[in-house]
Amino acid sequence: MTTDPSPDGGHDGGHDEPARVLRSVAEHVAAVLGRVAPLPVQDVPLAALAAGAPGRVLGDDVRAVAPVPPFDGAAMDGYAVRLTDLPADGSAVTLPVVGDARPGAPAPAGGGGGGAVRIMTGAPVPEWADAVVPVERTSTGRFVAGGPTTEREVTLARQPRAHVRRRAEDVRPGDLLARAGDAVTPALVAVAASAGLVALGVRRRPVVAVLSTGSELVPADAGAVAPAPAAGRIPDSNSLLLAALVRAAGADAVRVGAVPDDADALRAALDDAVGVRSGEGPGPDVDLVVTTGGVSAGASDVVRAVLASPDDRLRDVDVAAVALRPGRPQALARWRGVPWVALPGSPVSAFVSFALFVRPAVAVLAGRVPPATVRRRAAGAWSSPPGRVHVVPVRTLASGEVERAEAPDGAAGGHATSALLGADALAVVPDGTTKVEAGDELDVLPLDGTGSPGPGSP
Ligand SMILES: Nc1nc2c(c(=O)[nH]1)N[C@H]1C(S)=C(S)[C@@H](COP(=O)(O)OP(=O)(O)OC[C@H]3O[C@@H](n4cnc5c(N)ncnc54)[C@H](O)[C@@H]3O)O[C@H]1N2
Ligand code: MOO
Repeated sequence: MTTDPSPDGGHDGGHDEPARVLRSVAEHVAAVLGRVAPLPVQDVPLAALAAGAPGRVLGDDVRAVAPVPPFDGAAMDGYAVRLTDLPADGSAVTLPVVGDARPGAPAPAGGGGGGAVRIMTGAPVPEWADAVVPVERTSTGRFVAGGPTTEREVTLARQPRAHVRRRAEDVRPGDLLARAGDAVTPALVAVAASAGLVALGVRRRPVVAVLSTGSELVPADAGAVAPAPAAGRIPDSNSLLLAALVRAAGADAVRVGAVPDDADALRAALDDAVGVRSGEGPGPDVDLVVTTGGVSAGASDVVRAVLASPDDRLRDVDVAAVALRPGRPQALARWRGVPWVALPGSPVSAFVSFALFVRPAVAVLAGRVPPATVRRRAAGAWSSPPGRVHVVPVRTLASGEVERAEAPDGAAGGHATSALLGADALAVVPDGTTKVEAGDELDVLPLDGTGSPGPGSP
């Protein structure tokens, strides 16, 4: 790795405005995370967890209330017997068939030893019995499904295994099944049901409102080709991008869409985003608002305009230039108390900023630990502009190394959105680096994943 020894590292050398100290990526992550906390815990029925979005996070430890299995049951179709009725040397004995045990019905009462009870897998074993001899090991040979059960006696012998699933051999009441902070998995839903639970205490799933700003935007769903956007106008891809990223991060997205570069329109859209509609009171809980665009220095930068003008609804404004490429202009605030993360509008900047700043915030809201970087070697060399952390879309090779993701036509410019198409991770190259060499170890942030099990309680 080639580094830049100039004292300009940490300053923004890449712009023609006067160089000034930029906020580090870590400081901006901390500023974002300082504004969010794990959401409250609510009891959600197991059926709703099974049917709903995956990956809910437990707010409480989960302990079994009932034993699994709940009773001693047959593990094979066959005959329930008392071992002392079968010769210890393994020779065969003929016993009268004294009853039937079926799944879903209590074991036949009485009977006692000296006989055999016809029993099907899953049926409770009679109290006096302590083993099941599989039917294929007996004179009966097999049961006919749905057929008569007429045999009056059966010849069988002691078997090496009892084929009885003992009450509570799997789970005992009070056993810890999962911890606060763990993700709800399909297996947990099933085991919890078996262990007598009907609901789990999970953190509320975060709801994130996303909206784009820019008078150049036309709704992407309107179609970019027909009708062709008027000159100078482009499809609003960012609100789709953010909504999909929010979902992938483990939250629900409310897509407000695009608003023009008009401060009052943005204020109204923010009210809409946080669920306040013309005096009707709070709407659905929104935990975070994410906007794109309008945060740089342009005359029509509407987010900056709203952040700069006094407003009762606006609090805790924090406008920052972050030592990050792409993704330098960033801002934070609260709108009607709801944390608002304002990302730059350039789609690659928005994508990178989401991965670095918003995905960790979603993880914290959900009760998870934010996704971590992993160490990967670079498969090839590339040059890196110094002065800011350079985030590079990469793809992971079968060897585990990463190579720079290139657009299908070979373009790999910092703002080529098509370079994102083949990327499965972002390489985070330190700000002093001018060249990444093949074999260099890099911090790489995988793009899938929602974070790891969290600490549970705040
Ligand atoms: N004089 C300066 N100009 C700029 C600076 C600066 O510091 N001084 N910073 C540059 C950097 S870095 C970035 S990044 C951009 C970010 O600017 P904004 O957040 O104000 O973004 P916009 O100007 O609104 O848009 C930038 C670019 O992205 C396109 N865009 C915006 N929204 C969408 C959307 N929803 N879907 C698709 N594409 C979108 C927009 O059309 C512009 O091309 O500012 C630099 N300028
Ligand atoms: O820093 Mo801007 O986000 O590169 O394009």
